[in-house]
Amino acid sequence: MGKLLIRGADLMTMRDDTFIIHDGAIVIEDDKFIFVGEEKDLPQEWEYDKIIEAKDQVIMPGMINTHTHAAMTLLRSYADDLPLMEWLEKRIWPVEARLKAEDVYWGSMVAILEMIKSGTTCFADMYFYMDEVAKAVEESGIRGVLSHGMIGVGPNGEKDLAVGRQFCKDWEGKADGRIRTMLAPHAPYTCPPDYLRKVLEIADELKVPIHIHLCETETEIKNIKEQYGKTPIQLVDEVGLFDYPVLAAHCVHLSDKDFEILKKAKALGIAHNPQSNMKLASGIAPVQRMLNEGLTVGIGTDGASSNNNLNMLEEMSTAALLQKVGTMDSTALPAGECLRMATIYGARAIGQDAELGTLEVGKKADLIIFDFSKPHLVPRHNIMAHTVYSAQSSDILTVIVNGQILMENREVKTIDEERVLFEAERTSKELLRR
Ligand SMILES: CSC[C@H]1O[C@@H](n2cnc3c(O)ncnc32)[C@H](O)[C@@H]1O
Ligand SMILES: [Zn+2]
Repeated sequence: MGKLLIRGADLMTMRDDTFIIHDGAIVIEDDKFIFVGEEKDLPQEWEYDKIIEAKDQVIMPGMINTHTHAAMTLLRSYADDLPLMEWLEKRIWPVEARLKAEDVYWGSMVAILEMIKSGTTCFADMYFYMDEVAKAVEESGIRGVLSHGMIGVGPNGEKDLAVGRQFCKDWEGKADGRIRTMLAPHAPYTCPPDYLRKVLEIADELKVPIHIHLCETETEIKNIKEQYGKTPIQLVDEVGLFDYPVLAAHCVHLSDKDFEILKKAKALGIAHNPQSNMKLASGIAPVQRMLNEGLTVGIGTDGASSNNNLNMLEEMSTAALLQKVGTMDSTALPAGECLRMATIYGARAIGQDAELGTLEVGKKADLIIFDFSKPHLVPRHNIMAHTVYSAQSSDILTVIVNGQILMENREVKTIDEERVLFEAERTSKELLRR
């Protein structure tokens, strides 16, 4: 691959020193940025294989969805308006028990299509039949941090340990480094301490992080306290979880003591899922306090069955609005901070901030380009606020991952869109009939 030049755009780099660059240019060679700056500073002698003219357009790093169950697109709008445990136990788990590998492939493909079209370039996924998710990531060109979900209670606990371990061995670093892996014990209420200890032994062996649901609902806190006499955070801390890199989804209900534990964790990322937390009426995560206290917080959508889409633009604006109303403080979680959560903080939460999350020379070339010549993006007082509060996914023209153009002028180049929609519809119907 030669050099790709994108010029004429405003850049939101997400770097602390030069957050916004006007009349900017970006040059990509192979999978990396080799120039990010003002167009006037481009080296004169460089020649390009392709030039994208991006006047009236805005470029930012690709968004990182830090918590998904991609194939749950198949269950979109299948079970709505329920609390978490009733939703899981009565509606979702019975159907998931009938899942086949092929379902997960098409469910993940349609999820990836939706994510690319709404500006996500990397997603952290926890589900079943993860070889299929990995294949979908490999073929589509997106980036994924993938993990086999393990349920310690019930008949598959031991098998899940073996499958999760083998998945990491098979896929870590594959697809030109776009696939990274984690181990995923589902939650403290499905993975008791002895089981978690076994997961940590594998994490020790393979040096991969842990992806887990933590402190999502009041019911979870109450049940764990009744069973063990401590909060879920205190429980998993005693098992040694926070001696390992952890990506913790939710963390909605935290005590002061929990905060102290989290602040001491070795490498913790929290995935905040505001729409899922609202829809399941789980509560409002104390995100502004987490950030104030130095915790790393990314944004996630959770699965499409509790959201009901995978749109990170919506998730950013919901995160901002929810913190404001939750704290009764309109200065809480401003737009710039939401953008960081969706990019560089998300990269930190998955342990990849050295490679992802900013437009910066030497980093992996993952970016998205917005068309700002739209009525709802005029006048251009503040491009950060526009991106969080006004932009829509249809404004995203171009998506690049690892230097490869996945979507150009809204045409996804790596996926047969019509086929994926057809197969996802077909497999979801078959799954529900099975
Ligand atoms: C073991 S694979 C993942 C497992 O998690 C379930 N799930 C989806 N959304 C949530 C959520 O918000 N909290 C807890 N568990 C969730 C999914 O259906 C799979 O069974
Ligand atoms: Zn989840």
